Amino acid sequence: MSAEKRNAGYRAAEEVEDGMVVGLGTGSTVFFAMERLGKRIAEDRLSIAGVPTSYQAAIRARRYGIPLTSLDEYPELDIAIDGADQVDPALCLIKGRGAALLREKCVCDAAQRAVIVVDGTKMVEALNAPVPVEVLPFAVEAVSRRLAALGADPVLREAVKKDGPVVTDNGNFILDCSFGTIADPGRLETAIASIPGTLECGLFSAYTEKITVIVGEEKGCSVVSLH
Ligand SMILES: O=C[C@H](O)[C@H](O)[C@H](O)COP(=O)(O)O
Repeated sequence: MSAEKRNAGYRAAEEVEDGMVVGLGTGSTVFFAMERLGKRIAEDRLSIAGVPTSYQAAIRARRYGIPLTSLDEYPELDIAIDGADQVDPALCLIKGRGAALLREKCVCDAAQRAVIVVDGTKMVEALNAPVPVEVLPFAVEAVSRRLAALGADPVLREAVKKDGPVVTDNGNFILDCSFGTIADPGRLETAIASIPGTLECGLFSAYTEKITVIVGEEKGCSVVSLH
């Protein structure tokens, strides 16, 4: 599995050109892209700046020697590199296993291009994984009821090395919402976004035109886009 991830990540790093400002996604696959970018900075004198989507991304980027900046400094980014949990044939995504979906969506929205790095297991015929929803703690019960009315069975995400709920980098909770097979991701995303107290959800259906998916294989990778 990690050979596939590495191949996808390394290939994505080749999409980055000198002088670019790069959105740095979160997760195990994008780490490989960061590792390769760090090498290009050290060996080829590539000059870039990265906007991290999480504390985890910032820590990794520093480790690999990638200079960091912010979305305030650069509200428009040249490219974003990120992972995904599921990708459908229309290039709609589910993201947020690592609870970084809110900043990831801000960065994806700000980027001219989004390069999504995955292994083949993430490519599905229809999205059906639980959709993470970032929720204001104050409104968690009310939002839960509204999500249930949309057909989900929301589960408050529990922390692993801490008692109680996961608290995101933005101080919020995550509700994991299973909707079964999602027939219309755009419609569901809009419905979730309309619930007060919802910050964002892990459905990414509005960026299909600017997304390139790099699917890592054991040897090499394949590239999928709508154009
Ligand atoms: O919140 C986490 C992100 O959306 C990740 O990009 C996504 O979960 C994929 O992570 P990984 O590459 O580790 O499977």
